[in-house]
Amino acid sequence: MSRKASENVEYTLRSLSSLMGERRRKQQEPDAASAAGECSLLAAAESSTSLQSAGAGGGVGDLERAARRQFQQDETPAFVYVVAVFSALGGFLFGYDTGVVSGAMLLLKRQLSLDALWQELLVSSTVGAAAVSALAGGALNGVFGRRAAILLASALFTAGSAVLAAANNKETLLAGRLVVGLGIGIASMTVPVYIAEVSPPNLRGRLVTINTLFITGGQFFASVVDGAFSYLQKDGWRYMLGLAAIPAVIQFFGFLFLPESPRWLIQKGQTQKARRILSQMRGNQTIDEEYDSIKNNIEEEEKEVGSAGPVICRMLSYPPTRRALIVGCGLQMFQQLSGINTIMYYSATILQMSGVEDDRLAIWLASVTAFTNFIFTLAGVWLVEKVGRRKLTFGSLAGTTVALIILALGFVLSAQVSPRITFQPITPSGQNATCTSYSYCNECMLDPDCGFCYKMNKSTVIDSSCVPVNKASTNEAAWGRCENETKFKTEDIFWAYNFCPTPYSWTALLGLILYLVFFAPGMGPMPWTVNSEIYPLWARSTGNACSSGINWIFNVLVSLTFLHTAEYLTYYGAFFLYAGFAAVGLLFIYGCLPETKGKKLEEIESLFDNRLCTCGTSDSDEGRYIEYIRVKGSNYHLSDNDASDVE
Ligand SMILES: O[C@H]1[C@H](O)[C@@H](O)[C@H](O)[C@@H](O)[C@H]1O
Repeated sequence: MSRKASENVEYTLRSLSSLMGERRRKQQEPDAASAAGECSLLAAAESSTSLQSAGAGGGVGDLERAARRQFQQDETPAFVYVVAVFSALGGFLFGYDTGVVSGAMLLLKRQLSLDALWQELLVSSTVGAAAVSALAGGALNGVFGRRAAILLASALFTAGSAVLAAANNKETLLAGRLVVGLGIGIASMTVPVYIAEVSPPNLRGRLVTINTLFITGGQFFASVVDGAFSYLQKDGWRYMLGLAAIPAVIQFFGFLFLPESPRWLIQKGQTQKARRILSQMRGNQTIDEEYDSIKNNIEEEEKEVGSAGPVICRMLSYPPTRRALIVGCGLQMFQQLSGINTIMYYSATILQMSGVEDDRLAIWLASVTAFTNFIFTLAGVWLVEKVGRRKLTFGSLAGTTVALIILALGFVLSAQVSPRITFQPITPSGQNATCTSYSYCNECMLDPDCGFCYKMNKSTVIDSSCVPVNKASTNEAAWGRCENETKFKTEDIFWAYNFCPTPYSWTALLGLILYLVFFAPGMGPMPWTVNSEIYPLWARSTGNACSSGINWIFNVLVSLTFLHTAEYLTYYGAFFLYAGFAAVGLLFIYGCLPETKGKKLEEIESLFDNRLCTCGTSDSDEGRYIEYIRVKGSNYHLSDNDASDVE
């Protein structure tokens, strides 16, 4: 059946107002309803006859009910899930490669005698490279498509992991970490866009959020691998860093067989191929309406915004995309400013403060932290289509702010009861005497060069001193009673690096757990999910490149400055600062983040027609929606090609 013929048996029911092309009209006659946002339901049914008879016999109500029943029976083909999972392997590699390095570094620094500068270089080079390639990934996506970008990212992951596993010196390691970073940046901006573009609107939030689930899954898996290989003192790091090649190769070969995004293909004029892929992705559901809407949208956009000049300039001079860009970049910035990566990175320290003295146990417990992040991201996958993006992000950040305050208070209490230094050993000649000049443990703990050496009498700290840390291993002191780890442990002497023994450490532990419980379902995934849907097609790659770049830039800034911030402001000062940022983020989300749940990508642009920061003042979306039920006689089949589709 040709497309035109199928339109004859098409029944379209629109209630409240029409959907497509509506945005344009609204601009001329702005109305309050548009500010509140609209929610659409597109229902497609296989058989028109049953519906027509329902319509004839029972009126619109029956027809609606029949269409809805039919719609609910329509199944999303498994293919969409396969595509989403294969793409999300990019998220897994992002999480794995950023997470695994802390454990690998413990072994590497000993084996290759790395000084602090090289350690920092190896950790932050990846994040820096990710920032650069995320920004450059916009052009790559626009010109070569999403599939090519994902293939490139998995090739980079594979090559980088192989170089890291085989490295024999620090320079090669640096090269490997840079290559992996380039892969992370491209994957981080492309995967959410690709998943959003192939998903049906009712599942889009959930499928894109799966990518963040895979990021946190990768971080958790990395922490387990770190724990397991930490027993293999020689070359354990090769396995830790090289293992990433396995999912990277799987993704590369998988994507050789997976399709390009139909939206990108339509934009490039490859309409036949786009229809075929869209049809494959939607199974027994009609694709004509979706196809037409994407195509009309591209044409309208081109008329309105033009296609001359760099995309970023067009985005900035066109108010809806400028506003979307501010919202997208703001969300990514606040995600990082609320301190997630310092929490992840320093969780072992926080756990040690809570009384876990054994280093290895702390590493294993850090994987419990990563697991909490992972499990609660799963809650986000479930919640995103239930409560929507706006409420989920707002609630999550509100809880995160409270958790940060509790965490900071934990450090305040610990500092207040910080043990006094009672024993001042004589500094050997030629050694730095700064550590021995401190009077309290909390001063000692904030100096990265010093550690606290003490004994316990029941629950009281006695005979305590502050001495320089051994640069090669933070598990022991450079000299004195705590110099030899194996020896001092048999003598009931304790060594605390970066923490102080305190009875209030449970408050910090409570704060840490609450932080992850609140952060993971909302603030973790939503910045990625929302960014994948708020830009029109012509601006999508560039918008996501900018916002992902912002995410990586703030990631580097926050994690690199944490220790210095703690030195100047103390630990609790640093966490109060993050709580302050999070509170500003709350105002931003309340004012500026519209609800995108259930909308087609082509409708979302209209949410940014109004002045920025009016979301909180407009009516709630709840209970107001446009329902658009379309019933077709048949789906598009490959044989349906008609000449009008050939361009
Ligand atoms: O969304 C992710 C996730 O929350 C990760 O746990 C975090 O390490 C990343 O920086 C963030 O972008």
